[in-house]
Amino acid sequence: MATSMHLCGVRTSGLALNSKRIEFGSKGLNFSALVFTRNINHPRRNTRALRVTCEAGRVELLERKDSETFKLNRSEKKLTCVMKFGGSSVASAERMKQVANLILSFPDEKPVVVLSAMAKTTNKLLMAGEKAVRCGVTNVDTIEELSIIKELHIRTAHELGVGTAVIAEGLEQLLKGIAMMKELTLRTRDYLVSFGECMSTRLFAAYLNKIGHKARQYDAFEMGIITTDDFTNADILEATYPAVSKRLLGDWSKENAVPVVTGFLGKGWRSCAVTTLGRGGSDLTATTIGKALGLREIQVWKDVDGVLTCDPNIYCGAQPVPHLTFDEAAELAYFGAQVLHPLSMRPAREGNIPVRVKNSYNPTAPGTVITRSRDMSKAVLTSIVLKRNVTMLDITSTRMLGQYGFLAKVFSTFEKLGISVDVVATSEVSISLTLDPSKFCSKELIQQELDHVVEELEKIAIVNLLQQRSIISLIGNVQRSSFILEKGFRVLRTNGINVQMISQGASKVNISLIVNDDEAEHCVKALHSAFFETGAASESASTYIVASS
Ligand SMILES: Nc1ncnc2c1ncn2[C@@H]1O[C@H](COP(=O)(O)OP(=O)(O)O)[C@@H](O)[C@H]1O
Ligand SMILES: N[C@@H](CC(=O)OP(=O)(O)O)C(=O)O
Repeated sequence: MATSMHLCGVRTSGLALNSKRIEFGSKGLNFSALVFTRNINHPRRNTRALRVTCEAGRVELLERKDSETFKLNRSEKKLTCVMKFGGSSVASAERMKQVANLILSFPDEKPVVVLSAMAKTTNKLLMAGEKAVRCGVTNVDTIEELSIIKELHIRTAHELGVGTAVIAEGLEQLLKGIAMMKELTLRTRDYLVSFGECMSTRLFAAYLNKIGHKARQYDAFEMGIITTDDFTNADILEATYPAVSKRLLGDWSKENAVPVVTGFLGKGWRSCAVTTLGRGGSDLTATTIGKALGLREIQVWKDVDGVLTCDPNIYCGAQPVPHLTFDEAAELAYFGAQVLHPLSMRPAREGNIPVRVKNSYNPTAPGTVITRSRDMSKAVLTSIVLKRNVTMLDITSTRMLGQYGFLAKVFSTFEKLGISVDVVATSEVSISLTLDPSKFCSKELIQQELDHVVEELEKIAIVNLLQQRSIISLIGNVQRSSFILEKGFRVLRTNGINVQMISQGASKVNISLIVNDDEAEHCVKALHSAFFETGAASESASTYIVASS
């Protein structure tokens, strides 16, 4: 019955089994191997898996299990989730240590860690860039923001007990280059802000290694995140998914070192230059990696207890929302809830990977889980979102009723000018719509661009431009729109607020109301109080609705 087999030229004997498949753990004479075997005398019996190790020719049997059991154990070694920590979560050495402890407190998780720049660093880098344009090469080292950034990162390195070599020296050189050129192009802006994420990830990976937890730092632009060349607002390209998967899984299979990846950054496919994914883009990096690797879960760790019923900066009584669908979260993010990047839900939805929004300052809070679907039977309103400083256009056709092609002409004007429209309401001869100035190409050009839009549209219509408006988006179960509108309008009437436009999008999760900027915060508070506080939160408010409808 006894048979023998050869592993890498090392003869092993005494294993009464027939080798079916061998997987090697490392190279050379010293190796470990998984041997999947079947007993040749009892071929119908379960495949067995043996973990063997060989040192200097001596093979030792470590484990022998049914291959199913073994698979379970082996899967522990697979990357399981993405953990993304935003700037507020890695704001200091103390915070980085807490984040490291938090990661280590989930021994069953093998995460890919995605980090943003340390809090406020991105804004300070941009400010330093703006100052460099004006201050002259010799004065670059007097830029206050440069000193603050350097001081923060050097102090953090000292407090973490890691070397300061990870602090990018190139930053000062770059600022001198900007000072010399006297201009800050979008491409240079992206390169400039990339220093933030490059430094935070190097510090954190060095700290994990220092405390004995093997980690490996990755710059997203060297790791396969491939984007369009739209600097400051680049879009992820499909080629990213196989590239990221190949790189991360390939490295992981060689060495189980926690990948620590820069959020927010990519590499333009034509320019090969560093690009950024728009402010808050690290969320999108996290969901992209989650989809690329087909992971079980994507966690985004913030400084709030999940997605809240409204912006806590507007109203401190905002409460966490336990469950959202990808559609609700996408709509919420698109219409201005700063908590998630507007495009971050797309990869998660495509890969059907749950996203969990958690609080790194309060890890035991349940947070918000975002999935493809949820029980909507009791849901009414989920969250109220405010987007300020939007521009509204009332466009009335100069032609008579029954003319076709009016809408097409209006929208082709926006297409031609490359301006995106947010909310639309139409009648046969008029259109009201909103434009988001933050999406215009430059703040200085906003008025110029708006004048140009009006000029173009006036060729076919009478145009009324209304600025300083806000969009209040009511995110929730639009199947109950009559109830939401009835209750919402009652609140607004009581508060003397006039709604200037209303739109219920095809998404079925959003009703948008346009009001004046100076009334908007008050509206949000009043609506929040009516929907989430009088009687109960949204879910239980539906009990009242069901009973009263
Ligand atoms: N509906 C909302 N729910 C939760 N947070 C919100 C909401 N609207 C705005 N915020 C703001 O978003 C912040 C979290 O987003 P962000 O600053 O991007 O986090 P991080 O930098 O940690 O990724 C919160 O501190 C909060 O002030
Ligand atoms: N640091 C970038 C990217 C980012 O995602 O940051 P945060 O996760 O802190 O929002 C920014 O400030 O936009």
